[in-house]
Amino acid sequence: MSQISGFSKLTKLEKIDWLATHYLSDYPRAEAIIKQYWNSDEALQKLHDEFTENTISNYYLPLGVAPNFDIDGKLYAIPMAIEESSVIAAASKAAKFWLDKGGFKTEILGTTKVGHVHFNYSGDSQQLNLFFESIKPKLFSDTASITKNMEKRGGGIKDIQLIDKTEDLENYFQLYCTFETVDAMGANFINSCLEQFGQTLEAEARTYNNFTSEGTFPEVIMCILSNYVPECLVRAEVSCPVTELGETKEEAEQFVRKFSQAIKIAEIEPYRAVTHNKGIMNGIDALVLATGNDFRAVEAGVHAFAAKRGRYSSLTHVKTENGIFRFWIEVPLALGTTGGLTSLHPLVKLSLALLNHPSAEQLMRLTAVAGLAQNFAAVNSLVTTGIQKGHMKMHLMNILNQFEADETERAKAVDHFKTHTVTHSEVINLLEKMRS
Ligand SMILES: CC(C)(COP(=O)([O-])OP(=O)([O-])OC[C@H]1O[C@@H](n2cnc3c(N)ncnc32)[C@H](O)[C@@H]1OP(=O)([O-])[O-])[C@@H](O)C(=O)NCCC(=O)NCCSC(=O)C[C@@](C)(O)CC(=O)[O-]
Ligand SMILES: NC(=O)C1=CN([C@@H]2O[C@H](COP(=O)(O)OP(=O)(O)OC[C@H]3O[C@@H](n4cnc5c(N)ncnc54)[C@H](O)[C@@H]3O)[C@@H](O)[C@H]2O)C=CC1
Repeated sequence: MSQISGFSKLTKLEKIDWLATHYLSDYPRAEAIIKQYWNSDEALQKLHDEFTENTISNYYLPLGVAPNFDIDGKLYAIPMAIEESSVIAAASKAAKFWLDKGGFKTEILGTTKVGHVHFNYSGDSQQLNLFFESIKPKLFSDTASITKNMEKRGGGIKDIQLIDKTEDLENYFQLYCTFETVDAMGANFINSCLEQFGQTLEAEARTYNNFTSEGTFPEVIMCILSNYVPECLVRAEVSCPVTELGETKEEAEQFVRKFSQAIKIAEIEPYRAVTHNKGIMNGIDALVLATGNDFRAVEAGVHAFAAKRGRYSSLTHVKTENGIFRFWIEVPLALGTTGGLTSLHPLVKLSLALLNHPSAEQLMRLTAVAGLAQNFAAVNSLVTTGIQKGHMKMHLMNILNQFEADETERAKAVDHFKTHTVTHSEVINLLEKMRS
């Protein structure tokens, strides 16, 4: 293992050569494997190389599709980039299930995004209030060149407030700023505005008489958007008469009872809520990735939202009233259909085309539905067959590939597991029997 200075300045081939020599010398065909994943189209490969830094190769994830989603009366085939077996099958099954029951209905509850100028100030807070009110118009006018085009689209800065946080942290204040970024996720737009606010705040403070005489000035610590966006919120729902949820009245009622209890458990038990929400994120992340959005931002914001009452809880909820079963999700999603990778990555462009070029709001709706559908499928399995039956059926190919099963062995295994439950050890036993 070696240190290196100037790695970033090496060419791609030099980087690979250095890694092969210093880290992968015992790894057979390391260089060949890295190159095997290069795209033969040089321009396309260069595009991918330039998405990030120190690129040596491409990392594939499968891109699949879950068809039959009726969302607000329109049919969608949802693109999903995900490596985990049974996720796309589960989403597809849930979509098909709700297709003849009215489909999914969605509602945008807000699109406001948030950012802060975090700063220190040790003087009189009344003075700071007066100062803030006096410079507020300048905070807007100094960002006019940044916000001009966004305002033409109907977006821009919504509000700026001064918040005193000194009860939580000595000398800590913030400018709490809200934004509308239309079809962009908005991180770069918001950060540009915030950095200008920070500069204006410090520059104006230097000439503000009351600070000059007291000798206390605000000191900007940092300017950054927040990925916690509880007011950029979307709701998705399915509903149907209870009687449609089983072959008989008893079966339907038992399903609703067990399903509802499973959701209530996730509402009050954080251990369960984390797994429950992981299942929801199976659907959300897969669509977020397929559409070139920032899944780290979405993940961080969603989990903070799930803990907003001080205890981590379920993102989905259920209610049965007057014989009608309702199941819904409310989830914060700051997504973009312009900017970022959305107009660069050919498969992202294709995924957006598949969804008929949605606006950011439309993509929020579709993504919430992907999460809700995924959760419905997982909890449906959990309270009926158990998760392993369906999941392991899909995972079978991975286990067979792991043990390098040939075509005949694969066909026999698929046939065998039509009537047996797949487990890792059962697959090994079967392969051993076939091979002995
Ligand atoms: C796996 C299924 C769907 C099987 O379910 P099944 O009833 O055996 O499926 P089926 O063969 O009867 O087919 C019914 C439909 O399911 C879909 N489907 C079925 N098979 C495929 C396939 N190969 N490829 C694509 N789609 C498939 C497809 O829509 C198909 O309709 P069709 O296309 O025939 O008209 C079901 O058991 C299920 O939904 N299981 C849940 C799986 C799941 O949630 N997986 C996520 C991984 S586990 C996890 O990470 C999260 C978790 C579970 O811990 C979260 C939590 O705890 O809440
Ligand atoms: N904490 C975080 O989440 C951070 C995320 N990022 C990254 O920032 C990127 C997203 O930033 P963005 O500002 O969204 O992307 P971006 O920098 O590519 O900007 C999008 C731009 O598109 C233009 N635009 C054209 N048509 C528009 C329309 N209809 N609506 C809105 N804008 C339109 C606007 O000028 C807008 O500023 C992502 O790649 C993300 O990973 C960057 C810093 C921090």
